[in-house]
Amino acid sequence: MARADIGLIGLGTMGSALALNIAEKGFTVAVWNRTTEKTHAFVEEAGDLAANVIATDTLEDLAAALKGPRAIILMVPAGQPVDDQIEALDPYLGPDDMVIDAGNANFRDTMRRMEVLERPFLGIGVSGGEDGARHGPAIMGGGDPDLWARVAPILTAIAASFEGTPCANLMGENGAGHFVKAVHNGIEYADMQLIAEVYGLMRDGLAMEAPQVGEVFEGWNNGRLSSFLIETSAKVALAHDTATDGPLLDVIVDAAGQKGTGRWTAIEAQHLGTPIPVIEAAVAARNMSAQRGLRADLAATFGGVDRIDIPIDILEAALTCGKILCYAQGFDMLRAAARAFDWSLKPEVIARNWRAGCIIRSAMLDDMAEAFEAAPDTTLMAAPYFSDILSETIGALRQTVIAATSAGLPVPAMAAALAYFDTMRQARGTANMIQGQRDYFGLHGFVRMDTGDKDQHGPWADD
Ligand SMILES: NC(=O)C1=CN([C@@H]2O[C@H](COP(=O)(O)OP(=O)(O)OC[C@H]3O[C@@H](n4cnc5c(N)ncnc54)[C@H](OP(=O)(O)O)[C@@H]3O)[C@@H](O)[C@H]2O)C=CC1
Ligand SMILES: O=C(CO)[C@H](O)[C@H](O)COP(=O)(O)O
Repeated sequence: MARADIGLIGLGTMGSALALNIAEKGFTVAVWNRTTEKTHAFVEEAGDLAANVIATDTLEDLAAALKGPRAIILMVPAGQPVDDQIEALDPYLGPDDMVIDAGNANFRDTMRRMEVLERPFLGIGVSGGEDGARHGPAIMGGGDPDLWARVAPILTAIAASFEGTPCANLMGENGAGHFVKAVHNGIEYADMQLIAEVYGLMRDGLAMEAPQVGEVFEGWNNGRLSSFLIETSAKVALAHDTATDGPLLDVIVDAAGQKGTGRWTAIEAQHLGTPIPVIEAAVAARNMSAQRGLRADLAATFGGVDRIDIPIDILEAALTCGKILCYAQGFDMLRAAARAFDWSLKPEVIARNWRAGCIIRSAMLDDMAEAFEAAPDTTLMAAPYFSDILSETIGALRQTVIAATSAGLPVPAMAAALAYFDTMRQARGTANMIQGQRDYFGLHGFVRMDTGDKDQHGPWADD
């Protein structure tokens, strides 16, 4: 039997698409799945590509089918399944054989595995959904550069490419790849939430039907907002439901699912002390969306909302502004993580890696890559290209938030973006009051503006 170049475990949505992608690029892939019938069904459906696939029924057979030193991709649910799978594989592998977790692992799990496993281990984030995995995802690697080099020829061959440059790169050490993927997903949550809020304003504020919203999104996809998520949103809004002979969007339950990556991003931002309020608002909005019963009860108690009168191009500018602020927060968080975990994360490399293949790919990411190439340590808010767009669009964001909140229409992510902008461009903030309060009740001390003296206390009015 010809030996395979790489192994893959987990023939679900992502794993089967990745295996076909690998086979299509001329590599031989040996596959194994927990449910054996799926392995056989997968090969039967692989058509001509089956010639590059070796189906195996046991982990021993999988190991035997691979060239050494072996490399095996895991594409199974994050958490315990990854640990269980590594343990189950262990008896069949040699000390140089490498396991690559390509699922959406929590980066802390990846760091733990790298510490405790006595074998080569890489953690890679893969983005692009099923279609991306099949035809070219963005791949965010984390771990030892020598290990990355061992599989880079396969990973770069299967990845998306932007103007000839593969979107597969080593992001940094140990858990960096999975961390970058989590922040990618945090931005994904925020981008999706901002779009959903604009949809809500058009539906409830402007009384537009879903197909009209879809047409607006289609138009925006030809402009500055051009992105996979706007294109996706247009297709979702334009879809027709034959059962009701109306928009499919209108029959979808308004409760968003989530598997954890957005929440992890929000939690890690708190650990790092880095502000990502737009992403946090998006996670909270998904949580609120799940409380459908309570929302229905409170709607009955407090009544409905009003219509708004706002031009569509103002909504487009508001979305542009919110999106830039959300990306600025995501990249600032990546920089904070690089410092905290001693990773060599490079914002320009990350932005370039996200230009194609991944869910958040957008025209703007190329401009972001350029901005970071010129000034890697600068927030996007201060990069000349983006500060010009922010100056041009912040009025639209403000107008949109005012109109929405006046009418009682919820725009939590947009409002968070606006509050972030207003807070970050306020030279003299209001935390002097907080420092006074903290010193009053807890003798925590404050710093004087005039002298720079530290550990100052009162005297307060009742001292
Ligand atoms: N779907 C997406 O858009 C994306 C998903 N991901 C990540 O990729 C990973 C896989 O996701 P996806 O393909 O969507 O998931 P699916 O649910 O489609 O497939 C899961 C696969 O894992 C196997 N599996 C499940 N539990 C175990 C276990 N305990 N031990 C061994 N194998 C197991 C399943 O085998 P069986 O057939 O026996 O059930 C199946 O092959 C996840 O980490 C996910 O977060 C990353 C990017 C995008
Ligand atoms: O990683 C992904 C895209 O990049 C997956 O589709 C992930 O499942 C999305 O997250 P969630 O399920 O929480 O919406």
